[in-house]
Amino acid sequence: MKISIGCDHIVTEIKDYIASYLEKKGHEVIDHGTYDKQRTHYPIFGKRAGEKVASGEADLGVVLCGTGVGVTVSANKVKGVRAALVGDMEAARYAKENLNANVIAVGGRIVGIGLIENIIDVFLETEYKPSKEKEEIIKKIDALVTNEEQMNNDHYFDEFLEKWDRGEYPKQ
Ligand SMILES: O=C(CO)[C@@H](O)[C@@H](O)[C@H](O)COP(=O)(O)O
Repeated sequence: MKISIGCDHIVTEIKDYIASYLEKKGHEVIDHGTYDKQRTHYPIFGKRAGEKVASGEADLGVVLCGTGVGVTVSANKVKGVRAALVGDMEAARYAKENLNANVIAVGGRIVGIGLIENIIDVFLETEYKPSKEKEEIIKKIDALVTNEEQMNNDHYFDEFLEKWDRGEYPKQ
């Protein structure tokens, strides 16, 4: 697979380690930096890594910052990106299986390196399991980025809440 990867200066060495880890497993890594410890801004790298996934140049993305929060928020502002910030393997599996997440994010200062490896392995190996409901909700979530009409609309997701109330969502 082609993996787009990015980080801020807080976790450069972890990103470098993960890039090598992925390459050793036979993946092609597109490394968007940052490349050293010089202070920089996490949204730059969340955006860059996310854009390569959204454009189809990469299959999936991995983004890291100290907490994982900043890169996740910025990657998620790229149209077509569904970035999941996780700290365990189960959340990584869930993100791919149910939301077809295309970027996985971790806090390099929060999660140990062994667990980061496991999280990435699970994320890459898990298949999205499509269903009509998942497709509908993913489509609607994706449209949030371009659909300004939904701003300040507290009822944007009402149709899904109503389906839930009617018991129309099968248990995962
Ligand atoms: O988690 C994050 C961002 O969500 C961190 O990577 C980030 O806040 C860095 O700590 C910023 O670096 P600095 O300004 O040098 O402290």
